[in-house]
Amino acid sequence: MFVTFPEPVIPERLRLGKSLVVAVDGPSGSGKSSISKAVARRLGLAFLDTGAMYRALTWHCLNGRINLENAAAVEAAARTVKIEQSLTPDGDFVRVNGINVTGPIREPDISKAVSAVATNLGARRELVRRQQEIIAQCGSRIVVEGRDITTVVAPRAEARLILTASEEARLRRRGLQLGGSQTQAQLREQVVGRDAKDATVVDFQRAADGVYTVDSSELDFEETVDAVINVVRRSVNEGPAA
Ligand SMILES: Nc1ncnc2c1ncn2[C@@H]1O[C@H](COP(=O)(O)OP(=O)(O)OP(=O)(O)O)[C@@H](O)[C@H]1O
Ligand SMILES: Nc1ccn([C@H]2C[C@H](O)[C@@H](COP(=O)(O)O)O2)c(=O)n1
Repeated sequence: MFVTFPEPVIPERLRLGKSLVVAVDGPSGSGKSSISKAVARRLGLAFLDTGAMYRALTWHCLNGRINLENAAAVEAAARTVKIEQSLTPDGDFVRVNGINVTGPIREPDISKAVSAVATNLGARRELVRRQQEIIAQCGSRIVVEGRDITTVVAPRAEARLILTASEEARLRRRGLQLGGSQTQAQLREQVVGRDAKDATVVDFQRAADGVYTVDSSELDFEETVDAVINVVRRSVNEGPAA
């Protein structure tokens, strides 16, 4: 993979071969996935969607009739399931034990069930372990997005930020993304309801010490990408947030 940093964003010490992990957390619908992909493209970095791993495990459990309330069974499934996914910002595939689940893991039934898996601490431990392995395999040159990346998965990342937006903006954007197929109540449950459940095990609403915040409520897509790139530049040049 060629790395072509737009000058003078990244200084010499972080050029080709040097670690550049960009950790992005935030609530549902804040733009983590789409913005992080665009940032990875601009910086020539790999890209990891960790939410897709929780979704893939959820699909696997439902497909195998594993009761999501059975914590030990879900944890065991996390340890044995084979999850393959694209690690570039331009690829988009997820396979579970060789089955293409790219589309199915985005369906509302998975969005509804995924918090039961994401709040299973044993399953989280295994997925975090895999995520750290992937980061290392990518030579620590990657944008990683999720809910616990800045705090648990990559607390020493060169750049760490929370990407957030108002509830109103997130609901509106998710509604547009799903092409108006969901009622307002369904959208609210998938965005706000899911965040409330997930927040019982990870804090992705508040920036931890040293973590920057980008609020995109009043920014369009490109302005948000620029704001995140600025945070990367600032982190690399000046260090963590004060
Ligand atoms: N600043 C922005 N202005 C307008 N639309 C945006 C902006 N940021 C993101 N979007 C759009 O909002 C929608 C939701 O973004 P995305 O799926 O990346 O959110 P997410 O945080 O990854 O959500 P989830 O965690 O639920 O998967 C997408 O259609 C994306 O293109
Ligand atoms: N690092 C992560 C990533 C995701 N989750 C949870 C939160 C969501 O309920 C679910 C799917 O994530 P999404 O695709 O909507 O970003 O997985 C988490 O707990 N930790």
